[in-house]
Amino acid sequence: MDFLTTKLTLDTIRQELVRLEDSIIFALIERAQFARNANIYSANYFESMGFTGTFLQYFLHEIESVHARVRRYTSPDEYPFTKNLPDPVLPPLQFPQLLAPNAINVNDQLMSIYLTNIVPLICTDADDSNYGSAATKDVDALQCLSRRIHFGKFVAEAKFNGPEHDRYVALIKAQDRDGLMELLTNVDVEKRLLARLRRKALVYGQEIEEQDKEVSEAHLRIPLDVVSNMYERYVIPLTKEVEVEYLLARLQHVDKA
Ligand SMILES: O=C(O)C(=O)C[C@]1(C(=O)O)C=C[C@@H](O)C=C1
Repeated sequence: MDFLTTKLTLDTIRQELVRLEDSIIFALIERAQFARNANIYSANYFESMGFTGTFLQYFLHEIESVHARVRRYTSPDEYPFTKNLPDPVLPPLQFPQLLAPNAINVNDQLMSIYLTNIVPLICTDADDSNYGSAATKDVDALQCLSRRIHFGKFVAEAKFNGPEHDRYVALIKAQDRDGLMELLTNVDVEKRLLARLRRKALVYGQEIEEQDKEVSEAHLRIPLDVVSNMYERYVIPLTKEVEVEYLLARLQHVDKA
């Protein structure tokens, strides 16, 4: 990953978070062209085909198995949703030691939020039989969101090594979750991000044929506020949760910065 070979500063990490906003918006627009297809999320609907769980779980596990074989999940910015994945067939890559060792993975929470609070807002509540296509778009959207949220680890590491280092060390030693949450929160950055997302959703969501007409919500491929609301309610809080968990777990490595 190119991103991981550049020197990571809070600025370069934030630039990557901004770039990921585009991928996330486009992934949701892609998913929105298909109906919700609730059957793909219904446990055992496809039992007769020889697997248990939902079609999405089955599909994700198959995809993640291939990706695991080409060592996707050995990269510190990639986290799988499913378990019991095969070992890589490629020899290990030497990634720079950017993060303290940790086992944080919030993909179960992300999956539940995505299915309950995101898909129903962007898809029509219908079944168009495009199960494979819908699940493919789900996987793309989930992977982008997961990468963005787990970037919280890099953000936290950069903050830990920044000007507030001593305050972070004290809060980590005290295992002060609320104090860490307060210290890492930057209200201005969050406000700017939400305003930018609203503008992006407006521009990226337009049908190009409609350009001559006045831009209005009626012409958008996903409802205007879905993306900024999703970030405000779920994406930013989960990213912050990852940051806090990462910092709390950094206790053993606090003197090795
Ligand atoms: O940019 C940061 O400082 C972050 O910690 C990332 C992030 C985000 O999720 O976008 C989270 C917490 C801050 O309050 C601002 C933004």
